[in-house]
Amino acid sequence: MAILEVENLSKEYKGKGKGKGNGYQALRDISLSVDSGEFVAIMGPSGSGKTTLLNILSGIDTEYSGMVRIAETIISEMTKNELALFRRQRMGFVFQDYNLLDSLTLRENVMLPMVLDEQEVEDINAKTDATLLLFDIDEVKDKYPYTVSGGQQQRTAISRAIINDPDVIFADEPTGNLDSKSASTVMKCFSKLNSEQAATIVMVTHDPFAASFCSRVVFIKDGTVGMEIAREGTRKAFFDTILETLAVMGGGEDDF
Ligand SMILES: Nc1ncnc2c1ncn2[C@@H]1O[C@H](COP(=O)(O)OP(=O)(O)OP(=O)(O)O)[C@@H](O)[C@H]1O
Repeated sequence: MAILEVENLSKEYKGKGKGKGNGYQALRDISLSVDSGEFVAIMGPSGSGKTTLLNILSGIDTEYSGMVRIAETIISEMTKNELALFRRQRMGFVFQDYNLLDSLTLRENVMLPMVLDEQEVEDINAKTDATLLLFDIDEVKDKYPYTVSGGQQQRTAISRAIINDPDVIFADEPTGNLDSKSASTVMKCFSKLNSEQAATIVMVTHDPFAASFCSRVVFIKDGTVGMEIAREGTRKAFFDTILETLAVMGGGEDDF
């Protein structure tokens, strides 16, 4: 069953110049569906509309036409307040620059969504500690974000994103600031989350290596879905297929 469904999504950034129709059409008539438990990458050349799409799917941007549904809720019909609550309780977010609060320890950062939700203290402690263990950051849990590595910060951000059992996790270039070893560890965390907990993950990335951990890659070009490929064999084989597809789509890695 599709947990995320998009129908006829279009987005025009209003032009700064004079007259009507002076805007920029960033997305054109996109329809897309993501099944529960899928791990999907969105790739495409710079300026193709990936971040615009992710911002709409995740409820950050509400100025668009078309329908976006998550689970049973049509988020394109929600008020700002309803959407804010829905985002906090039903979505998880992972950003390129981690977005952790420097004044809180890693453990406190992870538990924050449960604290904001006023859940039981015992549940908060148990869930937080289990999640820190799952992603192998329990040994540094009492440190502050600026004193640990980028990979540890990103694993903390992933822990925070899943602590409330969201319907879907949105990740925007989660390996963008990481060296290849940390990127690999972080992608293995996403994979584990997907395979062991059936988490649904939608990730924007330029990185074919990161995308090769997914079950499907959706390629965006000029604001529309250009092509989709599904993983069939090993991660390495999928990595090669992604590279070939990028070449066919007319964008080398330099364009991404
Ligand atoms: N606030 C804005 N106002 C006007 N145009 C915008 C705005 N944000 C993005 N755009 C334009 O919309 C298009 C899509 O931008 P978007 O950031 O979604 O692309 P992207 O695929 O995420 O690019 P990148 O890979 O470089 O991050 C680009 O041409 C961009 O210049």
